[in-house]
Amino acid sequence: MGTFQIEGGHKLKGEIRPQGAKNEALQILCAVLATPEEVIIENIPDIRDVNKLITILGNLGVKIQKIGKGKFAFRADDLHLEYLESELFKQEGSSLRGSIMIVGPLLARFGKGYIPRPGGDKIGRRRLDTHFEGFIKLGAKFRYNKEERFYGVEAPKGLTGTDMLLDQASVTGTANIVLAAVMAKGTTTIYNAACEPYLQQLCKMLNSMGAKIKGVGSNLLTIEGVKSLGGCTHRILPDMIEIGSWIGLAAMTRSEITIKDVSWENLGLIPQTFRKLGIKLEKKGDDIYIPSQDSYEIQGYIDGSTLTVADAPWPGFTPDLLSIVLTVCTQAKGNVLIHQKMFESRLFFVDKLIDMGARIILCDPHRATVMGHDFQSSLKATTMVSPDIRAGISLLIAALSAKGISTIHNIEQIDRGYENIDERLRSIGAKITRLDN
Ligand SMILES: CC(=O)N[C@H]1[C@@H](OP(=O)(O)OP(=O)(O)OC[C@H]2O[C@@H](n3ccc(=O)[nH]c3=O)[C@H](O)[C@@H]2O)O[C@H](CO)[C@@H](O)[C@@H]1O
Ligand SMILES: C=C(OP(=O)(O)O)C(=O)O
Repeated sequence: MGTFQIEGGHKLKGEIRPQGAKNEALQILCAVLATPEEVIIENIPDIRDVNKLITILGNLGVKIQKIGKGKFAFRADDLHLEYLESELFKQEGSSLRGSIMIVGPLLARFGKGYIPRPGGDKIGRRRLDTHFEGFIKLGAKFRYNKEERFYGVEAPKGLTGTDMLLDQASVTGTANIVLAAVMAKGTTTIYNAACEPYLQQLCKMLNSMGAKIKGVGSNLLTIEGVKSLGGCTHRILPDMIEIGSWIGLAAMTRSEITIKDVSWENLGLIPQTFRKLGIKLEKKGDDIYIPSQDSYEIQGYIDGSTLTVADAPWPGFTPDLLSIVLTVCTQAKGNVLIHQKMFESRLFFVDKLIDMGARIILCDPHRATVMGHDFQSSLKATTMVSPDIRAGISLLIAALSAKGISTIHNIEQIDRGYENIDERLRSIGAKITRLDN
């Protein structure tokens, strides 16, 4: 288990550039399997989950060439499909969530796709029904080995387009079904499709490879199947969750920070939600400038009632920023209700914030009320273990704001999604050390 030691209570200052988006990268990397031609991807973040998926692609026979920082060429023209039934794949595939999306393109191109129950954060039940119901609708046969928790789909005669209404707007589920449907015979419509920027980017990439997807950015996708796809060059957007994390960091440490090249038009409700907490954000070109603020006051509703911040499928507020919003509210002026609707176990980390002196009442596994200190009392340094990626970064932000030296164990969770985070934070003045275990 890796560990960070953090000396909190210092103001930070400077510029920080977001990495490429983790969740987009995972979709885009799976899409290289959709063509035997060369695909060049730029702005790939150097993070644990993405590197694990690149290893899986390599073991599957994809030819991979590093061209420069974050820029790789992939060619999936001679795959070793037998790897999919190996013990090695069972280990590697189950270690991250994003690997599930290799099934769609493999099913479309080779008539079969297998996957061990994927990993990712332990933040509650994370079912895969939406993915497999979609594949079955396209004509695939499904099998599940309960003992080994191994999923498979096969369609030796190919896939046929159809109309489907997803039971939920699943992000990776929609990506997986799109990746299969682009090469199905005839037309597929997917209603209640997820439409996060990650998916919009995937659809744009597939269209540049020759796919025919309409409705990109909406929850109704119409896909006219094509026989095959060609190569392309694709650039991954900046990571909106990292951008939200840096906004939270600036507010909690009362720092003046500029977040460079954020792609404002792809941030949805994120700036607006932080502004509701009283945090000042200025749009300067494509940067976000956050001035040093000694206090930020949560805005109530027009009728004076308490603000609720809740997650929802895009264009609603992303669940991946709720832990950070909650943490930032511990030093705000005023009260807020945080409602994490999607995941069942993502709020339990608040115990650590309570230990540090935050005023939080966990109402139930989905809801927490936070009564901010308005910096009248600072959080106290402590020792903690990072339970998941976003709780991990939230605790790191809390530690940077707290008085004294904190220790965070299990930082592999943070490294899953944040590139070289200690060095980048040090470059804006943070006192953070990575301890080798
Ligand atoms: C690798 C990747 O891209 N991971 C993201 C992806 O995970 P992933 O694609 O696994 O998440 P899903 O969108 O499938 O669902 C996430 C959770 O939300 C629930 N749910 C989903 C949709 C809905 O309309 N109602 C609802 O309650 C699901 O039951 C599930 O518990 O999307 C999640 C939701 O944005 C993000 O937290 C993850 O970071
Ligand atoms: C939940 C997340 O990731 P994953 O789906 O990879 O577990 C996340 O990025 O916040």
